[in-house]
Amino acid sequence: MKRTPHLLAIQSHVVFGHAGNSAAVFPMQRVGVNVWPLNTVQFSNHTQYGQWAGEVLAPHRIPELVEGIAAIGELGNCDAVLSGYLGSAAQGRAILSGIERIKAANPKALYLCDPVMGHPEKGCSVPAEVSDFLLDEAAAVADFMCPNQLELDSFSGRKPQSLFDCLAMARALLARGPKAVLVKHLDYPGKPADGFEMLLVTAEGSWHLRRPLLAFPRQPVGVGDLTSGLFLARVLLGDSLVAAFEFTAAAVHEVLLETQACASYELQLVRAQDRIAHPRVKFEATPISL
Ligand SMILES: Nc1ncnc2c1ncn2[C@@H]1O[C@H](COP(=O)(O)OP(=O)(O)O)[C@@H](O)[C@H]1O
Ligand SMILES: Cc1ncc(COP(=O)(O)O)c(C=O)c1O
Ligand SMILES: [Mg+2]
Repeated sequence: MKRTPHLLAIQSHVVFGHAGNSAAVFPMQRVGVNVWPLNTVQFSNHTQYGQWAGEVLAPHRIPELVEGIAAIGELGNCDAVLSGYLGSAAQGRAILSGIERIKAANPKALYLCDPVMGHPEKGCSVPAEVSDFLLDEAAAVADFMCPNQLELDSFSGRKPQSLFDCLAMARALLARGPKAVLVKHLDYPGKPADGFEMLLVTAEGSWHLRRPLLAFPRQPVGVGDLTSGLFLARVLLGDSLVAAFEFTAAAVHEVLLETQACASYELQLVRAQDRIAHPRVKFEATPISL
């Protein structure tokens, strides 16, 4: 029987609704991965509500928890680590020290870094030390990086002028070390208004994918976290990077369709669970080059 992969997911937890681990853990489990959630914050709700209660995990707790798993002899079973929103560069460095420990126990373990920087226009952004940490330190260790356009712009220090410019920016990030860069959400002058576009860039090639853009009265939160989590889960389950990319686009689209149908602000993960596991839609990734 094929072994079920294990994945350590280090990001936020919200008690109500879906963001961070609260957006990614259940979908990753639903597609067939054992998830070890390590919650960097526990908030009542995601921060786009403008108010929340809760607390942040002190950075030194992260290596402590990893060490606890090592102490029961399970760390070598960790096949991958996912990291999301970081409260500080110190928290990021604590995650990297945990990853070093995991890679020592299992050299094949993969690391996906979602370089969450928030949406400046939604009043949510991270300190400059965090974006510097992501570019200068995390990119060198990460196997996969999954920025959205704003995050890619921040890494590049500029906005793109075209789709090919986005590709050049993603390739510049790839050159810093990751095996693949997945741009979860493209935006560039001339992008067709009715589409939602993504990009996958590896040393072997690059692929572009378009799916329909859905209208929401208020943009849902946690979509990026869902995207990164499903991509890594499918890679662990044996998909090629392109297959994992196409699967992720389809499964996330299914969640958004259900969310839209329910007129819900929060992602409808439970209602969409069968379609997360078996999306009815398929979007093809097409090769693209400079
Ligand atoms: N097909 C779609 N139609 C409309 N909006 C979408 C679609 N797919 C994703 N979105 C929205 O686009 C935004 C950007 O998502 P993305 O950049 O991938 O991640 P993040 O959630 O990290 O910002 C999100 O607010 C999401 O709700
Ligand atoms: C607690 C928390 N974690 C993570 C996120 C990131 O969510 P997204 O996937 O939309 O970038 C947010 C966004 O507001 C949040 O409030
Ligand atoms: Mg995000």
